Amino acid sequence: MENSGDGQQQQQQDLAERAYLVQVNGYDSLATPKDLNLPRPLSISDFAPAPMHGSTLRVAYQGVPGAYSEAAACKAYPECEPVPCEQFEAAFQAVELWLADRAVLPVENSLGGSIHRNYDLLLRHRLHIVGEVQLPVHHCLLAMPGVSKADLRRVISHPQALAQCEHTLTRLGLSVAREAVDDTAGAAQFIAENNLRDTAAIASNRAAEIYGMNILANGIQDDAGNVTRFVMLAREPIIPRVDRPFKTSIVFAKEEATGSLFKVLSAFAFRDINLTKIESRPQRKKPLRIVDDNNSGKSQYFEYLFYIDFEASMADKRAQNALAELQEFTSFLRVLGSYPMDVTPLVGSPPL
Ligand SMILES: O=C(O)C(=O)C[C@]1(C(=O)O)C=C[C@@H](O)C=C1
Repeated sequence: MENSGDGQQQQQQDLAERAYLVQVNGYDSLATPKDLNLPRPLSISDFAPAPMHGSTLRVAYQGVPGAYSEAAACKAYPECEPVPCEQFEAAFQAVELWLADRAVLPVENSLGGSIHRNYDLLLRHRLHIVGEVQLPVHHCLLAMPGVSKADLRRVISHPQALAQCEHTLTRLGLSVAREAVDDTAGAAQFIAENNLRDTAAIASNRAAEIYGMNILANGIQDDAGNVTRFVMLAREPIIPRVDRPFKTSIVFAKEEATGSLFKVLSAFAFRDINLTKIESRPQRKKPLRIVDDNNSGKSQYFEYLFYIDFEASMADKRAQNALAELQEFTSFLRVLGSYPMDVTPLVGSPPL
């Protein structure tokens, strides 16, 4: 390809054009933009959805190596380069600023329910959901080598992990202080770096390997089938398809009229579209509504945003019609993404 006649002709033409540009700019020798230290002009490939960094997809996640979010990134994109970030906000920004191609975000857990803060983040940013991953989460109790359960005065971890192991910790006789930190693997790293001999971390067995810690107890989540669902985010939406199971996530504010939520839900029910999730969050900008009440003066209501996941692709006519109908009963509606469902069986997945 490189030495084809067409290629050579193109190269000569490029050189001639560059020589011309150099002349009109007042330079007397043939120079390339690199020689002149000029900024490289943007080309169409700079706007390609991904990947930006050679052929490796860079996936931003919150935490340090060994975090479950890193495992979720690798499950979704086995060849990716995971990019650790201090906060979720930083993971979003890494994608927005083209430092990463995707971000991975935990949104719900089979024991703890929805991760509300992350729903709020989805709305605050303009990224699109392009995939989902369900990850079996198998927690371990990690401590420095030589430390036993009797030495422990404190257990630290991500708040979700602490909540997922609450009863098991008590059953293990660990009625010690529990402290929340940014991520599970970060807890292990902190203990290892400071050689803390009275503190244990709840984290993955991969974190134990990375930070040279012992596993005092394995599988300490309160439910053996503990699963966290993550969504993958990108700058551009993917093109929805109908040849495989798709899910669509939306967020809306309903009209104030009586029965509008019922009407929204029936737009899906009448078209046989299954809803897999509905979540409400108070609207930050106008949390309260004050209305006249004929009987007792004024009443106050919270105002909500509703998040819905439904089992249909935006390429499916039924979904398009349902959303067209929804616009009648909503004051705000945004499609967060239409993406392939994670249908991989969870049973038998290796512990993380
Ligand atoms: O701290 C981590 O390792 C994470 O990836 C975060 C997180 C979460 O936010 O839910 C992910 C999976 C588990 O549910 C526990 C913690």
